[in-house]
Amino acid sequence: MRMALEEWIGKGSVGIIGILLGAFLPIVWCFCMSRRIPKGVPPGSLGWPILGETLDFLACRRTGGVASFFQLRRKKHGEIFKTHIFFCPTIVIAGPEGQKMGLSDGYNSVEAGNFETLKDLFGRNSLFSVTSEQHKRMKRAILGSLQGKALRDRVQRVEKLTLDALKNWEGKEVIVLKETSQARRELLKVVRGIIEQRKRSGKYYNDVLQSMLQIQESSNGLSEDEIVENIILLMFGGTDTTSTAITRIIEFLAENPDELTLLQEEHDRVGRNLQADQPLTWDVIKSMSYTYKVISEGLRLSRIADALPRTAVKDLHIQGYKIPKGWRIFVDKEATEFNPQIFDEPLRFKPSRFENPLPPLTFIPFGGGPRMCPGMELATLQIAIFLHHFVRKYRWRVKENLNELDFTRIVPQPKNGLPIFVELR
Ligand code: HEM
Repeated sequence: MRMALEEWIGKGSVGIIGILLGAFLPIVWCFCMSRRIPKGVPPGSLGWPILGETLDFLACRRTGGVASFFQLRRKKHGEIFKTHIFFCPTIVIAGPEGQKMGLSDGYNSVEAGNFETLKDLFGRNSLFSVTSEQHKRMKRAILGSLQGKALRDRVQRVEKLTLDALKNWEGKEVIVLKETSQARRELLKVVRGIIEQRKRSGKYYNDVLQSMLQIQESSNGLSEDEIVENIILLMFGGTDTTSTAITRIIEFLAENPDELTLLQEEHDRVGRNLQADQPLTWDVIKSMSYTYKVISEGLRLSRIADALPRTAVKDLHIQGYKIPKGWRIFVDKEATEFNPQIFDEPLRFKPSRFENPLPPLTFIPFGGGPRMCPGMELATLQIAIFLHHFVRKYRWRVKENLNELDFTRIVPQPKNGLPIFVELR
């Protein structure tokens, strides 16, 4: 047979055809496997062979972000639909039921989103990349120093850093986003120095690094790599998110003077009850009820994380549809947080909407379930302390607000960084 073939097309060509088939068949096989659509999956399109709808998805990052890609398909197919992005069949789910299924059932139904490039970026030994028991153990170590007493003990340090940063804003034009990110970067340099110094001195400190180092010493400990990669992840996770939230809240307050007045009244009241230069305490911060509504509404409108990725670890079912094991899931958070039936006039900055409790699982700015943001309390505390000093002492004018977000970044941010001019009030 081979002889006959060689005679028919020439000797060398058979080898070349063999190589081509060898290279091509696995691709065809992968393609066929990825296109085998199991029965009962939601409507939607898997797009082009191999690429799926990845190019459309990437193109949307230049315009309206992930949310605009989802919006278009939601209009066509409904709240739950299938697509194919980054070489993986994907189901997009939304609404309280979707958020419950995608986020809250421990590690039994869903796991992390499984993006290889992001794992490389954040570190394969970091909380972002690890799963189930390893994730649980690491998260416990990290949460121990970002919540509760450990956080309460750090209120004054956060306040001092905020006041030092704000001193540099007086009488100047500042690009809010740059300044808020810069403050965090300065903090990172300090942290790096602390690691070195701590290793040498052996002294005890009440912070994340210490709790990680302690867990490292215990039998169930974190390895050196895990500690380093998690510190980097926390730095990354806490930088653009908090600075973007503060920047956007300043923008929303500038556009809504009535809301700003209400916020200033609250902080003037709080300030009158404190002696001059008396530091804020945990209880005082927790009493700033309007501030927390402003923060919630700011986070809702900021769109810091429009969609949360997960992977189905078993076949799942939602609203009569099947999500097959191994398929990726995107919890479309934006669809719920901008749903006019849940948030009337969803594009308006309206902190008062948080006066009454919302239906469960309709507002999850920090995600949910085992992968919920461990920096939630720290971030809220930082923003509250910042707002207290900022709105109480200063007035500001936004120089030019293009109101446009740069969706090419992991956290969408104002394109111009929000330049403002700051003066004493
Ligand atoms: C306004 C500020 C912040 C917002 C809106 C925010 C939001 C989020 C969201 C939505 C997630 C994904 C949750 C999920 O998939 O269910 C997340 C995860 C995470 N965030 Fe934040 N975050 C903020 C601040 C911070 C800070 C200050 C830190 C660190 C100190 C931090 C560290 C992390 C880490 C490490 C994860 C991954 C958690 C895991 O995989 O278990 N974040 N954040």
